Amino acid sequence: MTQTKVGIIGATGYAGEELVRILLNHPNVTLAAISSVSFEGKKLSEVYPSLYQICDMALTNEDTVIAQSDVIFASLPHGLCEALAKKAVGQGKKFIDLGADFRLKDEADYQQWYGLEYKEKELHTHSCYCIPELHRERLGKDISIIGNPGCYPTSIALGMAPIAKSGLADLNTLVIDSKSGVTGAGRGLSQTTHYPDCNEAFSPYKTAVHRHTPEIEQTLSELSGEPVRVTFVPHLLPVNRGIVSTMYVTLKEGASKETVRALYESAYQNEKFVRVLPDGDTANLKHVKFSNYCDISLHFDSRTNRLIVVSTIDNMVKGAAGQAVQNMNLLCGFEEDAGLCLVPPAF
Ligand SMILES: NC(=O)C1=CN([C@@H]2O[C@H](COP(=O)(O)OP(=O)(O)OC[C@H]3O[C@@H](n4cnc5c(N)ncnc54)[C@H](OP(=O)(O)O)[C@@H]3O)[C@@H](O)[C@H]2O)C=CC1
Ligand SMILES: CC(=O)N[C@@H](CCC(=O)OP(=O)(O)O)C(=O)O
Repeated sequence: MTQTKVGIIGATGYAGEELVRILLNHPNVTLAAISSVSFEGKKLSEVYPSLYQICDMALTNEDTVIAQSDVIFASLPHGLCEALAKKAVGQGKKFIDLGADFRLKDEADYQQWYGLEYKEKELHTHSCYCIPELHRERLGKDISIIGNPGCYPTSIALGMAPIAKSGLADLNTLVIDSKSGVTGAGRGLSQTTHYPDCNEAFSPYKTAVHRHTPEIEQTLSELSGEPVRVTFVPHLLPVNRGIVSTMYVTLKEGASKETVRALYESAYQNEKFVRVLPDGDTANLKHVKFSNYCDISLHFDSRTNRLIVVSTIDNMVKGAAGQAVQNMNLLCGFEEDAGLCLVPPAF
């Protein structure tokens, strides 16, 4: 079988390196080229010694990655991907952006939350925001660019989708309390991710002003068919990987514990990567680390008539590189789980 050539722009970042880890074991693809600005000419294994004798490929530049690959993953800071996607699509390639440049439908949201504009508006008509379990039918033949979802929004959308679609909860009462491991902040050094600052510390940040808010609201509004506004509070958790999102929403009349559980079980019964846990269990980030799974547990506060959903993912896998590979699999017609059968270690 012919192998599809894939390349990574920004392979030296955390999400880029995670893509390498997954793509090296993918049955349908060959890693053709990887790039970096700061480390161009060096081997990737010099930047990440865990890859010594596994991926000693030299880092090249963006244009070489585009020229040598059929599918290009870009894992870069926001604002750089429209220009790269234009070049890639112009050469007949497919482009998957792990950042936010193709996530938001409404340019006004991108302007407000990212302070940037869409310079290549036409490109957005060939792009698609895709959480595979919710949007895979969007990936028609006209789609050549994927806006890979953000890490927090992935955990939240999967955790809320069945109840949001059902109309059995008042989504405008939704409060989302999320915690992310420190790899979520990327490889660059900062005061908040400096070891003495984040170790043994725990605190919210960007309370109710995080840039993932419009992405979360976009998905929940589409699912429910009405405008949704949520309160979203992320926290920095002093672990390397993992996201726990705990979501609190008021149920409407007629939404019993049994009805809601049935909704979730039915929505995800054929979804390999979403596990609805049995009644009484609680989702834990330890059980999804290094894997593409999203675990969901359901809890009911009968005194306040609130549903509490806990959703956990590995921010680097289902929250970034794993979901990007799942999207490539759909775009290229591979088995959806190809390269993604990663069993989470028990400890
Ligand atoms: N970390 C996570 O959990 C998640 C990350 N993402 C997204 O993935 C993308 C990458 O994030 P992450 O890996 O965490 O970030 P990192 O900071 O770890 O890596 C950033 C990468 O971008 C490259 N880069 C930085 N500035 C430029 C520039 N001006 N031009 C070209 N390349 C540049 C760096 O390469 P070099 O310095 O070698 O040139 C590096 O490879 C972001 O869009 C992020 O939003 C999405 C979901 C989750
Ligand atoms: C812990 C931490 O800092 N997390 C990052 C979000 C993760 C991410 O990379 O999101 P994007 O893909 O939208 O950039 C943050 O809060 O900015």
